[in-house]
Amino acid sequence: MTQSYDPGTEGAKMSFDDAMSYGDYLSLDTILSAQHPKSDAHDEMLFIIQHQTSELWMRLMLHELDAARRSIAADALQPAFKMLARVARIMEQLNSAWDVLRTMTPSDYTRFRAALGASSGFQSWQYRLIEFAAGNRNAAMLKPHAHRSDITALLVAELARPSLYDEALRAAHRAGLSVPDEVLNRDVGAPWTPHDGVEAAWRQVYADPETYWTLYDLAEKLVDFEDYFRRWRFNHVTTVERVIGLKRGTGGTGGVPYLRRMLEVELFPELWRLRTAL
Ligand code: HEM
Ligand SMILES: N[C@@H](CC(=O)c1ccccc1NC=O)C(=O)O
Repeated sequence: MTQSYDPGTEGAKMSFDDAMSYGDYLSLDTILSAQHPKSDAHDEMLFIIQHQTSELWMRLMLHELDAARRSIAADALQPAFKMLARVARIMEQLNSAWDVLRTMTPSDYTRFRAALGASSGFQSWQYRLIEFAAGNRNAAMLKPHAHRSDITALLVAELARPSLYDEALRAAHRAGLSVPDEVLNRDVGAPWTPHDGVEAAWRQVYADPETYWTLYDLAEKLVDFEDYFRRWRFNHVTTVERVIGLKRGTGGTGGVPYLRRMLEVELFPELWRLRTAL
């Protein structure tokens, strides 16, 4: 029945000698020939594809975050909310992906870990760009990219732009909140330092959501973002402990202790602190 059925008889296009096909449009030859295991360990393919798919989702996140930030800067908050909602879904995707990687045991990983050399997710420039874009700015993280002037230029350009949080606070100021001048005029390339005046501004929003509904919505979108981000860090450190215990990382950090320290990073500290004071 289905074996002898030819969808071509109903009009399905079956010849692509002179037309763009699915594989052409998606550059599948490039993507599907980009897996180069360095060992004969069965699980190395899983490891490579897990990271490649994560990097693809990060590429989309950067695309959405960039557009969301531009919309916020132009006071077009509704389109920004739509993009930030998508970013949250992408992060859910990244968080769920750990379930696949968790099927790799320490015994499996040990078979190819040495082949990774000094390479590590620590050198993921897209991850660093996402952190910088959100507002977690640490110029020390530029160093592993010094050998790539093109990537260093991207990261340096990001540090010169106001972060997502900077733009949110500028928009909040334009909408009538009193955001301190020293925050509005800060050196945007520097790490964020928590400010009581910013907490007071957000507290005003949460104390009266009806009056500040759009800013309330914006603040909750940022909290969502950080919530998902924290879950990603937690899933990562837990998977790492499960797979390599307390061994040092290939990237040279202490491994789990370094990643635990990163769990303390706060992207939007005032949005969390105001909750205690409300
Ligand atoms: C078995 C799986 C994994 C292990 C054992 C592992 C291990 C580690 C370790 C030990 C570090 C600390 C840096 C170092 O010294 O190497 C690190 C950092 C990192 N890893 Fe992984 N990782 C794994 C999977 C992943 C996956 C799937 C991703 C997704 C892209 C990823 C992305 C990152 C990133 C972005 C960092 C830098 C984090 C930061 O600086 O805050 N890792 N990883
Ligand atoms: N840092 C890991 C190695 C590792 O996980 C890794 C190596 C190359 C490319 C991506 C990696 N993923 C996350 O760090 C380790 O110490 O085993």
